[in-house]
Amino acid sequence: MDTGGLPTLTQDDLVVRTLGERSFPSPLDGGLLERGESLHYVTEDDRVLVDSSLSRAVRRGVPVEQLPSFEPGGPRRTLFFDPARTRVGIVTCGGLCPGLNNVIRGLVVELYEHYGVRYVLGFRNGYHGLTADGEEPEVLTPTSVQWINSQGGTVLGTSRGSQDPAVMVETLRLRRIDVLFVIGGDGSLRGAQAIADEAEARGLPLAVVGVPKTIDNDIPWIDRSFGFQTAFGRAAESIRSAHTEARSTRNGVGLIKLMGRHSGFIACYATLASDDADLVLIPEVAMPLEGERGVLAHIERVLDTQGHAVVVVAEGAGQDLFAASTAADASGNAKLHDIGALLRDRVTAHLAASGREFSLRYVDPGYAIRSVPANAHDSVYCTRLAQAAVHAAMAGRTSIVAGRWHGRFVHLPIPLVTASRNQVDSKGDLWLSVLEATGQPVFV
Ligand SMILES: Nc1ncnc2c1ncn2[C@@H]1O[C@H](COP(=O)(O)OP(=O)(O)O)[C@@H](O)[C@H]1O
Ligand SMILES: O=P(O)(O)OC[C@H]1O[C@](O)(COP(=O)(O)O)[C@@H](O)[C@@H]1O
Repeated sequence: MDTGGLPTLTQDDLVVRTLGERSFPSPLDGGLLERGESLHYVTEDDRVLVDSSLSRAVRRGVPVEQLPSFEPGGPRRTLFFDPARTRVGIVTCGGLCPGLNNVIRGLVVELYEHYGVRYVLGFRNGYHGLTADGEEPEVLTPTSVQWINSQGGTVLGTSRGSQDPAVMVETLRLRRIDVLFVIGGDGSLRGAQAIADEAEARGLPLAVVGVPKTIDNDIPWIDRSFGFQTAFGRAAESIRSAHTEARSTRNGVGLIKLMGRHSGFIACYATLASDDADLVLIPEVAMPLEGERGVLAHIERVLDTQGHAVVVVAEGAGQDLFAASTAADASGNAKLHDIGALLRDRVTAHLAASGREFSLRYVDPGYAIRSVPANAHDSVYCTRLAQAAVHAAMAGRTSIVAGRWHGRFVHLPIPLVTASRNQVDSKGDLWLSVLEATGQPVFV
């Protein structure tokens, strides 16, 4: 994964908050292993280096504590929470992403089957479900979540909008919730941090553990977000169909708009997976339309040489081509201008003015893509993320997300993953691969 441009970390950025020192024996040995094998409980020695190239330094004898490293995910020998008494809440917030139901199912199954927790509530429609006006939460059991992984979306519902952390913590207190799992993106995780801070200020031993969700793959310090592989796989199918249409007509142009508010990962990966696109436009790279070195002239040249052209555009690309606006959605995220429609109109006008016969087909499969069930790879990943999140919470970790870094499950402080954004590095390997695969020029 291209994670170029991330800031340098110190160990202080990676310190994980824990609730304290209570010490219940983990039920995992008894629950999981019947024939005397012993489970590998995580210890401090398992720390995961932020920069794996530093493993050479460790081999040379530099103590791992002196190098920035993440706390490892996984089961602990002793727990903060007594599973038999622990009450758990789960909430999903923000936009849909393939795999949400897999994560919900994974949390419930791990809590019930491996830890013996017997009380799990699903809060409805995002953080709205934690307010006084929220719908009644749903009791979740392994039976009630048994088949949900075959469906896209989230069985709990989701929402955007702004909710008061004090009100949400009061709801959690009244329902005597000990652990809250938040499956959500950067906004939801900022909310999770606010809930954890409010609980701490009130002296409530509440564990708040996130599972990072972003179809755009824009959360930093994780190898890849769940659902992303499913999403770019589906997006590649859309590009392939648009390509088939385009090459079936004279001067056919296929224009596909994909999701990617600030980060063009879906567009880049789908392009590489289909290998059918001639031009990819992403938020991270400027795209002048006019002039010899602009997008319109390039499309014309592709039509001249090849007789058809396929253009992929991420929804956040080219926002500078519009008048500035302060419009925002209910969560405060900037509302994007419709770059797909602008390109459709400008390319149509440009080709019409050139006097050539052409046919442009515009497709916007974004919502259709993000609502599909997770593929096999993402399903595995969701289950394992959920297991890591449960291990972390039962051991009393709070204000963290469970993520995977260089193939290992780790605990990442929420402030770390909300402080920056993962974006395609315009000087990095991924973008270079896209330029090579499409043959598109560097526009500026
Ligand atoms: N800056 C913030 N501080 C606290 N809570 C936030 C913040 N931004 C968003 N939230 C909460 O998180 C929820 C989801 O945020 P949103 O940005 O819509 O999606 P995502 O979590 O996918 O980024 C919102 O309903 C809101 O309650
Ligand atoms: O669901 P909405 O409000 O139409 O928002 C669409 C946005 O949701 C996303 O799919 C995911 O965004 P979030 O991670 O903020 O939830 C973006 O790619 C897209 O810009």
